[in-house]
Amino acid sequence: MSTEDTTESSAYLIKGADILGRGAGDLLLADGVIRGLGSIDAPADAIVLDADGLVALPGLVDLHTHLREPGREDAETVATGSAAAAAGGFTAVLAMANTNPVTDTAEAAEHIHDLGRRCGLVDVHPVGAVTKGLAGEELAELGLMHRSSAAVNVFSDDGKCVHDARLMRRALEYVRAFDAVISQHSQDPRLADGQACCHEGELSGRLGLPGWPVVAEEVIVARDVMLARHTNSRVHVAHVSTAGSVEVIRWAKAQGIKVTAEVTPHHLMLTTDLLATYDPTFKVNPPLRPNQHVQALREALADGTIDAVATDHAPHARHDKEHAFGEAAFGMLGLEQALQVVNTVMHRDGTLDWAGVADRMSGAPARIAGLAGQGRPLAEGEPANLVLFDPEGQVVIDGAASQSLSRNNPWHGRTLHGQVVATFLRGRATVLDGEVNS
Ligand SMILES: NC(=O)N[C@@H](CC(=O)O)C(=O)O
Ligand SMILES: [Zn+2]
Ligand SMILES: [Zn+2]
Repeated sequence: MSTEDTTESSAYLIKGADILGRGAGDLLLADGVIRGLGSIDAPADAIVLDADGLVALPGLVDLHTHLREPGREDAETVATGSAAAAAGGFTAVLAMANTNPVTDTAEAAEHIHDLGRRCGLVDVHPVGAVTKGLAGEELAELGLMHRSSAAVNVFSDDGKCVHDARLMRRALEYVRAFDAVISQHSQDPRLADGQACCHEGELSGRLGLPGWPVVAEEVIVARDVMLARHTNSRVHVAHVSTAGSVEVIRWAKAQGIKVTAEVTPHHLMLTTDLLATYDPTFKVNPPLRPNQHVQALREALADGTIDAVATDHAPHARHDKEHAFGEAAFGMLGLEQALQVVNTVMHRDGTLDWAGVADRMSGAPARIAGLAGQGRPLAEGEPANLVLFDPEGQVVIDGAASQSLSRNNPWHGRTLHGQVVATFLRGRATVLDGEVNS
């Protein structure tokens, strides 16, 4: 088997989609590629889909997904996470390394890659751990993971910060040889100690919850961009959450330092105020921040300082999440609502046009992760990876309808704009009429 889809799939003629907001046109998908674009007569064997009012975007790419397999198949599996991704319009996800066992060997990476291929709903690209067992002490087999059939290009100890500057330097030097990238969970463990469960500020004080300050993120971002400059290597800042981190990244990019960054849908929309509910659904790392940070993140995503939206989809079983706020696990779901959130907070007010959305959710993440067949423009001869999205209409999110095995969905009960109608992975409809085709 190869990543290239070998299953027979029908030809599809998508009629009258708004192609990246540039106006209505038809798209003919056949043999896994976009065969025609413009005004097309239906070939006899093609399934015709009326896409009037739908926008066509390249298939979304998530730089930051937790699939939980192996080890926590009660929270998510490659199959259920892939289904959630397809339902959200994704055609590729990067699966974080904090599984059990940790993805820190070539064999472990190949195993996850193979599970993804067997599901066939999205391309699953394992992220390799930076350090063995995420212990922060010894580098993992970065080169072997890269040279394996999983072709790992992104390395991260996500969930933990690579705190040792000497190890971070060595990791950056090492991956430079094959143009891979280190994705950092920027959280100084001394400034954000074991008790910290939310943003440190006036509200955390009032609620009596121990918080962690924005500077715990910012000092690591600042250190890492200097290490990236020193090593002339690529660092990626996972889930940026503060205005100060944005300032540092903006400065670093202006110096020509090879830094990229992502922001999550939840950090673009939700604020610290939700702490007042004491609902552990809203417990996440990095924590939800006050509104001025949310505004800075939106501006940075719009002007390209932040390159990509990444979900940090972090499923947790009920018995890990349903505790008092202080004891509950960190993390929330994100794959299924990411595009709706971006439409709601970034597109509808004109901040990001559809080409901008396509860049931040598909083109840029594919480039950062070095995925050749993803994030491509919608053009003739390109792989037929795309999503059809109905941008109009309001939807009240029902967390119980999720493809995910977990229910820690921060969007449950909220009103968002738009809906994914169909997703195509190399010409195969993984989602049609909003239903996943497993
Ligand atoms: N985001 C989270 O709050 N949790 C993530 C780890 C992480 O992304 O840091 C998880 O694995 O659950
Ligand atoms: Zn993280
Ligand atoms: Zn994460």
